[in-house]
Formats: sequence, structure tokens, C-alpha cells
Amino acid sequence: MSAPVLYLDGVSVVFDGFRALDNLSLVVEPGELRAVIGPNGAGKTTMMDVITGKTRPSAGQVRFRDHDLTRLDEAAIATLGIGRKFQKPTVFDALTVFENLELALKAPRGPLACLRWALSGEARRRVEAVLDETGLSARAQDRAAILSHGQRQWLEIGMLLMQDPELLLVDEPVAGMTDQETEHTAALLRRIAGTRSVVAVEHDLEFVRALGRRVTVLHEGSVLSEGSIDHVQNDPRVVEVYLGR
Ligand SMILES: Nc1ncnc2c1ncn2[C@@H]1O[C@H](COP(=O)(O)OP(=O)(O)OP(=O)(O)O)[C@@H](O)[C@H]1O
Repeated sequence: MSAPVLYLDGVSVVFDGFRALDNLSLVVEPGELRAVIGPNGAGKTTMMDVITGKTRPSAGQVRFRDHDLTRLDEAAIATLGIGRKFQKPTVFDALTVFENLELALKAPRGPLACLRWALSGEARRRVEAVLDETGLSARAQDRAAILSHGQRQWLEIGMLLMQDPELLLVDEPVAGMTDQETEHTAALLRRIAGTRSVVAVEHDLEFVRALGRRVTVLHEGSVLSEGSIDHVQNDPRVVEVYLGR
């Protein structure tokens, strides 16, 4: 079996004596799509913050491929190939969908290499591939301001894809979406995973079911249950602390 992309072992985060993460372990394989669910305050956001270097763990290992993330700052971690999508989109309203994607592109270093690359049409081809992948090709020349809520979220996911991340972290991607948009987002994340790994934190269980992959349930900073959506939904401990409320 290949080495995991993401490896958390025994991770704890303590805020003023309060354990937001408590001996948390999580392993994500290359190409895996993982859903993370759990009640409010379970530690989902803190876990994402630890992976991206925003929060330092007080104990435990956090590894991305062969990199020890506990020794790196946020900027260094981002350049390793970890992209994070927050709930609130940060697209540029005045620019078109195409221009937003172009702007997010990671061009080669150095002005000459960059110019040669731009002239080669490589940039345009990357934008077109991401338009296709996100289902936004028909909106390419529309300004971001007129997109629907769902389309803005997909554009933001597309902007992260332009950076060609190996691991994508998405925070509540379907909050506020219609059922149809939610289904489109599930299909998009399933497509994205395979060539990259994706960790999605979400409360919407219909969406998690539509993802159809392994689910991790967090509670009080550690893993309460893990497995298929049917497995975790039928786990009495999950019903007691999360689903039964
Ligand atoms: N900077 C901080 N200082 C003190 N406590 C914090 C801090 N950040 C988070 N916490 C606490 O840690 C716990 C875990 O919070 P976290 O935001 O990770 O949970 P969550 O699972 O993402 O919850 P939600 O579903 O509500 O977003 C919460 O009790 C929260 O109040």
C-alpha cells in the first residue's frame, strides 16, 4: 500500500486548559475523499487549523507525505500542496469566472519562464480544464458577481484546483445550497478526489451520504467512530452524542 498523504497521530490542542483536540488520529490515503462530521465544538475546525499550520498542537504527529507539519508555518504548508476552502467565498466579483481562475494560477518562477509558459497556451488550457471539472464552462465570461451561491462556491474550489493541490480541505461546502447544488458539489468532490485527496467537514448528512465514502465522526476532540455512512449512523455512540439530538 502507498504511504498516506496525511497522517495525524495522538494530536492534542489545549486552549487555556481546555482540550479542543484530545489524542486525535486520522490517516488519509492518496486519492481518498473523507468526510468529517461531529457536533458543534467537536474539534473539526481545530483539526483543519492544525493541518494548515494555523494552530500548533501541544502533542502529537502531523505529517503530510514526508513533511512534519508541526515544524512549518502556514505559508510553507500552503506551498507544499495543501489547499483550504473556507465557508465564505473570496472570489473577485468584478472579474469574470475565467479571470478569477487565471489569477489563481500558480505560474512557474522567474519572469522569462513565466512569459514562455503564458505564451505557450498552457495557462489557458489549465483554466479550461478547471472550468470543465467544476462545471462552470458556460459561465466563463460572466462576472463572478452574477453567479448563484453554489456557482461561487464551485468557482472558489476551482481557484484552489488551479494551484494543483495534493490535498484539499473543504469547510462546510454545501451550507446554504439548494438540493441540486448540493448534489453537484458531491459529484464535484468525487471527481476531484482520485487525482488528489479531499477532506470535507460538513453537517449535512444527505451530502455526506451522496459522497459515498469513509466518514470520521469527531467528538470532544477525538475520533468517536469511523466507517461508511451506514456504519456511523447506526453506531449507538454516534446516535447518542450527535444524531439523536
Ligand atoms: N482559539 C480558541 N481559544 C479557546 N477555545 C477555542 C479556540 N478555538 C476553538 N476553541 C474551542 O475548542 C472547541 C472545538 O472548537 P472547533 O471550532 O474546532 O469545533 P467544531 O467541531 O469545528 O465546531 P462547529 O461545528 O461549531 O464549527 C470548542 O469548544 C471551541 O470553543
